[in-house]
Amino acid sequence: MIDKSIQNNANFLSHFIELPAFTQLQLSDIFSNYHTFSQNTGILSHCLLTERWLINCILDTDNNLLLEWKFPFAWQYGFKKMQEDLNETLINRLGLNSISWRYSHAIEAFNINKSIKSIKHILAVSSGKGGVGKSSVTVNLAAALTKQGAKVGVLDADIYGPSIPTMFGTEGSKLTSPDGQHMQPIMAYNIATNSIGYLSSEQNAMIWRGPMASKALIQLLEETLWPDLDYLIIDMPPGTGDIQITLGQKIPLSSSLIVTTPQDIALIDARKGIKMFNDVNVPILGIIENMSWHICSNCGHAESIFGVDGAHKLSSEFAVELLGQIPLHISVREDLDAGCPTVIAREETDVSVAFLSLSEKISALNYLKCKSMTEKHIAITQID
Ligand SMILES: Nc1ncnc2c1ncn2[C@@H]1O[C@H](COP(=O)(O)OP(=O)(O)OP(=O)(O)O)[C@@H](O)[C@H]1O
Repeated sequence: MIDKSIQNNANFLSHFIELPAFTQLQLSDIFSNYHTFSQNTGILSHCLLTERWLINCILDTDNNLLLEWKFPFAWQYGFKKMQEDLNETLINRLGLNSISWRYSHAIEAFNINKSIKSIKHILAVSSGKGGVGKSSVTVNLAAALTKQGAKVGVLDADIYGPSIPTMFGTEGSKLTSPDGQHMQPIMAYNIATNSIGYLSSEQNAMIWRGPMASKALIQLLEETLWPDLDYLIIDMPPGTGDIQITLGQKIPLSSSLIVTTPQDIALIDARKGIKMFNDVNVPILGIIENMSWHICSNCGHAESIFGVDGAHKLSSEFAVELLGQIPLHISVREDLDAGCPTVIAREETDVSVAFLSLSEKISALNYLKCKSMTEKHIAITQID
């Protein structure tokens, strides 16, 4: 049965490619039913053809098909998975000889801030409670987005314990200033970083409170000479106080991501964080559950030591997306202590795959959310 949306996709395809009608329908059917976010809504599958990310689709006389895509977000890893998942099905169902898959992206910016024009999207990583793995998620997510082909920066705004320099192996680096006013970021694994930890000792940072801390953090953001970045990820101070509210309101965030563990005590604080961001209209993209299960480094056995389904429940309670679940594994801690995120240090492991899937989902959903907010804003402005 070919439903109406598939028919629409096929009509769309027929505008710019010369393919037999049957082939067009088959293509539409396969892509429309491909649930890229399998355990969730499969939201991206609806857009694969309708959003015009497929820019070229050519069948030659020897039955070789070219599929050329251009995405407005970083999706190299998701694309590779889609290719692996669908290549054989397409060849068999369409009777093809071969398929050439071509990927490119041009990451779209929506909310350009005048003072930091070089940054397309600012993503804040927050947690209601300290110690849930916010900084560990930040650095591994940054590394994963870099692997998707994006240009990434990290701002360590965690005044209570700036750990990004240790995790990126840049501890002891000193910031330089070419003009006596701005700071040159410190590069680590092709990621531009700045941290309160490069500026002052941990003891000094700890005494910053309230307005003084928010002001210093905004200065750190605005006075760093960020290179052109697709994503700047901010490791926010943990908690749900004035500093977090001020930062959430003053920084032009594309999305905020809330890290929690499945433990009740962490979920209670994550709940507070979601409410706080909702109250002050900070856009929440979703929740990341860290330490979802423990993987034994000896036998590989997985055990849910902090409980199960916590983040799933939170996600349905607040209708926010569960963006991903990251296992608790000794390699995460060891690699960060050694200054090299697991995504870079051990590419093919379960932990790396979990972070790559997380980054793929974040980049796509961030794009879709920013686009829908921009469209709503334009519609409201037109009514006014
Ligand atoms: N998935 C994981 N597997 C193993 N160890 C982890 C994992 N996530 C975090 N850790 C370890 O837990 C400790 C706390 O993590 P991290 O510093 O990232 O938390 P945080 O939420 O940023 O803390 P704070 O709020 O104090 O800044 C670190 O030693 C880190 O290496």
